[in-house]
Amino acid sequence: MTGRYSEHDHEHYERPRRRTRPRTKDRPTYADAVDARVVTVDRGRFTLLLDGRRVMAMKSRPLGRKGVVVGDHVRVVGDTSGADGSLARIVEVVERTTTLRRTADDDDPVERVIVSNADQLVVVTALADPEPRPRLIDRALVAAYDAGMAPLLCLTKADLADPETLLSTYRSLGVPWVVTQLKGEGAGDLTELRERLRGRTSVLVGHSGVGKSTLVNALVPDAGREVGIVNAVTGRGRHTSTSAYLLELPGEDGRGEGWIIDTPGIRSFGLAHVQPENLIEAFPDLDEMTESCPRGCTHGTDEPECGLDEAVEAGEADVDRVESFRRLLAAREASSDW
Ligand SMILES: Nc1nc2c(ncn2[C@@H]2O[C@H](COP(=O)(O)OP(=O)(O)OP(=O)(O)O)[C@@H](O)[C@H]2O)c(=O)[nH]1
Ligand SMILES: [Zn+2]
Repeated sequence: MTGRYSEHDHEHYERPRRRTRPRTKDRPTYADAVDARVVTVDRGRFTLLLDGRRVMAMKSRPLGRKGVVVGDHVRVVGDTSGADGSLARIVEVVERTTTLRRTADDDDPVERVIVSNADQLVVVTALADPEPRPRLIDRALVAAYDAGMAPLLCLTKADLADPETLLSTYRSLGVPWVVTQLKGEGAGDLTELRERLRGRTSVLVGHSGVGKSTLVNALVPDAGREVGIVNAVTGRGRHTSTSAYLLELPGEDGRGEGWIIDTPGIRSFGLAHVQPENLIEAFPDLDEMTESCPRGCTHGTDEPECGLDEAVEAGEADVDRVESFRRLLAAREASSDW
């Protein structure tokens, strides 16, 4: 505790508060709580997956204002039977491994966690109809790198256009990619994508019309039915969800082989919270070249004496890679559509 409270710290002078609630250390430890994972959130009600059953739950008081998001591993007490009308209580959120965040808008400094505990961000983009929008792809990549998530480009509608033009833009960044085709002749082979998804929790993002629903339904044939059941319980009564939604990927032997989180509601990535320092950490080879940068250098194009320029001049850095990194850096400040 040394050094934590200076004599100027107002907490030091704080009057003893009357304690109407138990202190943290006196709170029950919920030894009887059980583990569950948050599948979706709807108006303060959480659908959890607990031992293979769907259980409705609400937050308990001790959690206070702490958010609970899709993907969270939680501990629950109360009625965990999952029976009609039953409601369990979430008493603890297990520490998150990753958080995908957005600012509500580029001018809004409030960060919001969209989903947690995902290790891969799948950017779903159609190769045509609608035309790819590289700027949106860049912004999604920035969000992924900032969150410490591995990015994956999933290029859909391969029957309509060749992926080469788009891929040339991302090659120097080393972003992995797969193409899919779910319409037309020879449609339906998702082997490569499944391989990329196996054993991980992947968030799927993409703007309207790129074929994300088609893809989710092909990966999880039960998806529509499952979302429908939950909506029936929550009274939403629709067969689509507007909240992020966690689905287990069925494996060949019937056992789950990974998780996907569909995000039908996400139409924009505010990136105002992303710090250049966090972005460049996703590129260790470039990061290494910024050690001699002036203090506060953002490593952008107009920075004087940026180590990246020196490295390019000295032939130690790949020009395309530096330029691509700088394009991402600039995309951070672009308008927040999508
Ligand atoms: N040509 C072609 N069309 C496809 C393919 N995959 C999906 N589509 C079509 O693209 C359109 C949009 O697909 P959706 O799956 O509804 O797209 P989405 O991304 O979920 O869009 P929203 O529901 O608006 O969020 C539909 O008409 C699909 O049939 C494909 O591989 N090739
Ligand atoms: Zn720099």
